[in-house]
Amino acid sequence: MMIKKILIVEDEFIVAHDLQMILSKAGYQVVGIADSFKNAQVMLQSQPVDLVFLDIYLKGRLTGIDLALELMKSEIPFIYVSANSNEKVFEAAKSTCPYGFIVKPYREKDILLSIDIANYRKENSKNMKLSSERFMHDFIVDISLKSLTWQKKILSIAGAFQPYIPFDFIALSGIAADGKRYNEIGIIRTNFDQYDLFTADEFIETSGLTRKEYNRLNQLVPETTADAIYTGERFENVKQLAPMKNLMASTYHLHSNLVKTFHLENGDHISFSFYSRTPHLYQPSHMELLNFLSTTLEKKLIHLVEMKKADEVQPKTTFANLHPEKEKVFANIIGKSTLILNLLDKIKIVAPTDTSVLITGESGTGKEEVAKSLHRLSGRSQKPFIAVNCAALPLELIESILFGHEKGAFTGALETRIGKFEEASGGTIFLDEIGEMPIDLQSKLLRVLQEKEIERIGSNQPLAVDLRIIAATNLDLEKEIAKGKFRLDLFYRLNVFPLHLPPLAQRKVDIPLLAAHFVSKHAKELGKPVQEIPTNFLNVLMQYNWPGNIRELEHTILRSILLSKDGRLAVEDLALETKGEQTPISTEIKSFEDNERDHIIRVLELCKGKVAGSGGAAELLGIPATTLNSKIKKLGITKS
Ligand SMILES: Nc1ncnc2c1ncn2[C@@H]1O[C@H](COP(=O)(O)OP(=O)(O)OP(=O)(O)O)[C@@H](O)[C@H]1O
Repeated sequence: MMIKKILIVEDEFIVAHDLQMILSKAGYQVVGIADSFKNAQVMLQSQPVDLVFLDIYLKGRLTGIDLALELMKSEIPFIYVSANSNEKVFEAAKSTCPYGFIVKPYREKDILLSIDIANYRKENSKNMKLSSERFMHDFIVDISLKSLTWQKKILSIAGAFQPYIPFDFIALSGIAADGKRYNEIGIIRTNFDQYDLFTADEFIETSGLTRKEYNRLNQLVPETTADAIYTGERFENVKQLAPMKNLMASTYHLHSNLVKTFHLENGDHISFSFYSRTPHLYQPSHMELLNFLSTTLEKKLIHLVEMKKADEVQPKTTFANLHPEKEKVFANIIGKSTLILNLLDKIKIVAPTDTSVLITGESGTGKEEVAKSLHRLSGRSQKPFIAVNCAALPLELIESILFGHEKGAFTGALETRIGKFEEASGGTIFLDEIGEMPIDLQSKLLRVLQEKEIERIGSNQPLAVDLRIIAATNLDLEKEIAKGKFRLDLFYRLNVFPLHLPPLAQRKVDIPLLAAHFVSKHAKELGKPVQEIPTNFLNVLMQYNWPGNIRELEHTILRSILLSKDGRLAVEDLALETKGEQTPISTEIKSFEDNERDHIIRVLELCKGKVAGSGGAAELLGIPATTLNSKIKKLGITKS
């Protein structure tokens, strides 16, 4: 549905009326002007609103950002219209995912353009919602037909939910028709598409409780099973009421929770309690997806319950690689740091849609690899993937290379040439270094995005093209806009689904995996077998700052293999300046638990998985092997 009814929330009378005039003249219906959070709330309750123009500073204590949080919950799109504010306020506003941001003084066309973009984004999120519903429905039906154990089935379903309803932990509980409670089950994420399933007994061991204490807590007040979302203060409150929730939250450092109960035909009730370490994560859209799937899930869960009843043996703890075929799609993206897993989840969501994606990140962080994965996971995978580096093309040729030209269009155009856009027809075009695209070409690119048509140079015949555009940049485009080098409208159009690649220095936990990957890749290619990566070699790699990111790591390893003698990698060949260099303080904010997990994994990797005994990880860490084992279990570390 297109945007029609607009609410203006603005405390400056003149600005509000100016906005109202612009909108009314363009045919939109302004349903009201509110000058405070409270007034806006009243107006929002009394009528449907498709879009809100929102000032940040309003009358009263509460700001536009507070209202934005409410609008997010009700899924009403909003665009900030604000004077240049300080960076902190700007960052807070950005975190509320606005549909646009207009800085005062604005021009009429900025306002109208922002509505066009909002329409596009609205349409896009509707398509995304439909595709997630379709995918999850088909997945649940498919998995129920496969001959797998109930544990594998439930883990597969949980894994499939991850991109749409992100979670770090799921507690599954059930009450049978006769009032008897099922044995609880927990599911925890340990890697991309890798989850551990454990029983109450195993949870008791991890949490350090006795069985008696656990039963007492469980009896006291059962886990709240009414459908609900608990974030922020609500989560803190419910933890006081439900001791089980409190225990889970403290054991796994969880900060938000969504509960959905399914009512089976046989009278049983099964609750899925999704938990996340990210505060304020769960939104009504997550619940909507579960509501949409409830009929399908209720039918399929009956079979799972029956399978489980027939097999009351202890479930096996780990199921790795639930979807090996999907793993293959990401085989080019090595890493299992939280930052990378979150990125892969996002790729999985956006890949099957036709949405344009803007990939940002420093040079050599893997932007092109991400673009290739997006293509491979899309319906266009059998069609071309054309990569164009906008910075590498000569200025005078860039237009003709992209759009093609007719014979005789300019001196030297001896014959008709099709451009990259036509070449990519049916598939994906990857525009690398988009920030370097000349400004006059940017408007032509906007036309490709909006109208899906191009014109060859020398022709005035528009040609329809069916392609997906993925762009990447290592520049800060917002700064380029301020300098007048990048078009704001193109930025908003491209930035519908941003993906950010962290620099390698922020995910050093991935270095051992990446190093192993590049050693095996290049040793084979060069025909120079390498026996192992020595610990001191890995240590130097871990200490270095990696300004050139993964590309630099790959080249460093390649050079070391070339210089290696008798299959031995030597620190001396690394030639990396780590002396006196401080390991940079990672800007990735990690929980204590994540840090502990990363540290243990690193030590285990150094000890080749050996836990106890001389040279084992426990010795290196200076703790008893039993303590380390229980930490490994608690933190969900698996051998892989
Ligand atoms: N996560 C990863 N796992 C394995 N290899 C990777 C990963 N990320 C990047 N690489 C490799 O590192 C090199 C650089 O990656 P890529 O070209 O995708 O970076 P980029 O961000 O597009 O760089 P630029 O901005 O300079 O174009 C490539 O050889 C790529 O295969």
